[in-house]
Amino acid sequence: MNAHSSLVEQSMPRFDLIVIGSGPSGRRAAIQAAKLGKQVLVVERNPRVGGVSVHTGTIPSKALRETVLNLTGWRERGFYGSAYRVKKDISAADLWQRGAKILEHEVDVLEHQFARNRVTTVQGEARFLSPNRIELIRSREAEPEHYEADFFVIACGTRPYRPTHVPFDGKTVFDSDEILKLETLPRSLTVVGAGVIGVEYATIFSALEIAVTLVEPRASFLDFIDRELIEEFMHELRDRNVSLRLGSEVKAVEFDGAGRPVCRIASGRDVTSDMLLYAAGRMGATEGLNLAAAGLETDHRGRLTVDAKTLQTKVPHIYAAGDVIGFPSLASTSMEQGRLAACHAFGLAPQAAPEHFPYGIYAVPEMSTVGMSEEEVIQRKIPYECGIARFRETSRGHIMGLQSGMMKMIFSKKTRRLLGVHIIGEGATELIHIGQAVMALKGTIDYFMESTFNYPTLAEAYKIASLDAWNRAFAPTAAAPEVPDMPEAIEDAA
Ligand SMILES: Cc1cc2nc3c(=O)[nH]c(=O)nc-3n(C[C@H](O)[C@H](O)[C@H](O)COP(=O)(O)OP(=O)(O)OC[C@H]3O[C@@H](n4cnc5c(N)ncnc54)[C@H](O)[C@@H]3O)c2cc1C
Ligand SMILES: NC(=O)c1ccc[n+]([C@@H]2O[C@H](COP(=O)([O-])OP(=O)(O)OC[C@H]3O[C@@H](n4cnc5c(N)ncnc54)[C@H](O)[C@@H]3O)[C@@H](O)[C@H]2O)c1
Repeated sequence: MNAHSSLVEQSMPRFDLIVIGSGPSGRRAAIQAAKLGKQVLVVERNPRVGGVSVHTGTIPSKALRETVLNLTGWRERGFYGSAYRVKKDISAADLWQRGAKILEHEVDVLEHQFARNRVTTVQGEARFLSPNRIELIRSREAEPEHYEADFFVIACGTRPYRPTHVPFDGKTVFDSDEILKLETLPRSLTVVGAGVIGVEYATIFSALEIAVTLVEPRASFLDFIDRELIEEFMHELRDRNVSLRLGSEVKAVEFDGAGRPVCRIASGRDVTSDMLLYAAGRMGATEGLNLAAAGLETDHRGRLTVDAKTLQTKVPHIYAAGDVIGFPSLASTSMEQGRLAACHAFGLAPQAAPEHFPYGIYAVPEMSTVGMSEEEVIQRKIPYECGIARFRETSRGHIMGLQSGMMKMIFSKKTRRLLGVHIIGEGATELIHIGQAVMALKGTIDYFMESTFNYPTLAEAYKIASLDAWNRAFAPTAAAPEVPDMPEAIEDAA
């Protein structure tokens, strides 16, 4: 080592933890470590913190959904008819206004959170030089800066999968990041890929009365959701003229003579539309990280493998969290992974992540699910019973003018425990947490029979669905008693 390099070594900033990426997992890891009194550096290549979640994913897509539902008057149409509108001519600019304000607020909250917790943030692209050292490139002109740390959390997230046979131009053929820059609204839209992103955007644009075709190569979609819920969902989509083309493999995307994208389907039944959104999954954003220098490699989709409990990669002081480690790839679960990684690194025994986490799909209508689906219960050979409630059976549903919406609950016949809750319709992503809490606390059908719920609420659906299950499987053979007598009746039946 020459004199110059030893000087550089001495002056090189060293942190307890360096986090690469400021999305949900990076942010939680950084704040958790800072709360433990550690010196933390967060490296983010974008000018503003927040990650995919704040800038191109969760928040903008949910802001768009809310804007569409509000401006179209969607939620009020049950009462005022399908012609009801809050704003008549909705432009692309109308759609992004609300999102821009929300984004500002979200970034502001994050920046403040980092500052308050004394987390150092720096803008630039991080790249490993060795297992304990990164290089930071702020711009092409700037000299690279070097930083060292005892621990690292790779929280670099993902980017859209963009195969070469798709002519992305950001004008008529978009990926799911670019769609947020849409300048005009199309009359027709093809969405390729019926994953969560495809389904959310397809139904949001369909609520704007854009003719949507959803193309999916597999014979089914959203396979992790209970099939009865998906059937209900498909029924609603058909009612709205969303064309669902399952089992349709996309061979190529080309332009016709008028410059409209044509989706060439293997079966020969092509789809032409004004615009096309390609949403066939995402890739780990690991290509620029020079992971080989850290002793790491990725799978074919750029993802890292970690120990599921500790979030450590095969290099023990380097952790990875969030979408870069794959399923479930949610902002919610990413945050928890970041926290667990930081706790493990600094010797704080973290509680294991709860067995059940909810999944919320913000389509129109929204869906949410926690625990086992009916298919899973059957596969595991658990004796079970289901209860169903329709939102239109609840007083709150009447007041809101709801014409659809359903909750399905699954109980073990042996232990009476709640095994799964599956909801489609207004408020599904909020309502699910009641089921999640009962499941986490190992609650049974009795909880729903004995507890008093606010009235009128959509949560009443929990009572109705439980009663439905109880009547089928748990009630004495005599006619089921009135609701207030139910607790004693349950005790007798047990
Ligand atoms: C359209 C869409 C809608 C979604 N909706 C939901 C939803 O409703 N609910 C939900 O729970 N989840 C949703 N998700 C998923 C959610 O956004 C992700 O799970 C979450 O953002 C993953 O967080 P992360 O910590 O992995 O980092 P990300 O949010 O992916 O951020 C990673 C950050 O790392 C930075 N980075 C990458 N490489 C480097 C580098 N070399 N140097 C410096 N910085 C780097 C990137 O610039 C980026 O800012 C959605 C995703 C998409 C795309
Ligand atoms: N509400 C939410 O929580 C939410 C919302 C959006 C995204 N996300 C997360 O973001 C991640 C990425 O979502 P996604 O929808 O891009 O990915 P995905 O992997 O969920 O779905 C991709 C879909 O594209 C299909 N597909 C794959 N290859 C194809 C091809 N060559 N041509 C056509 N279709 C093809 C797949 O069969 C699948 O249905 C998900 O893991 C999800 O968890 C979550």
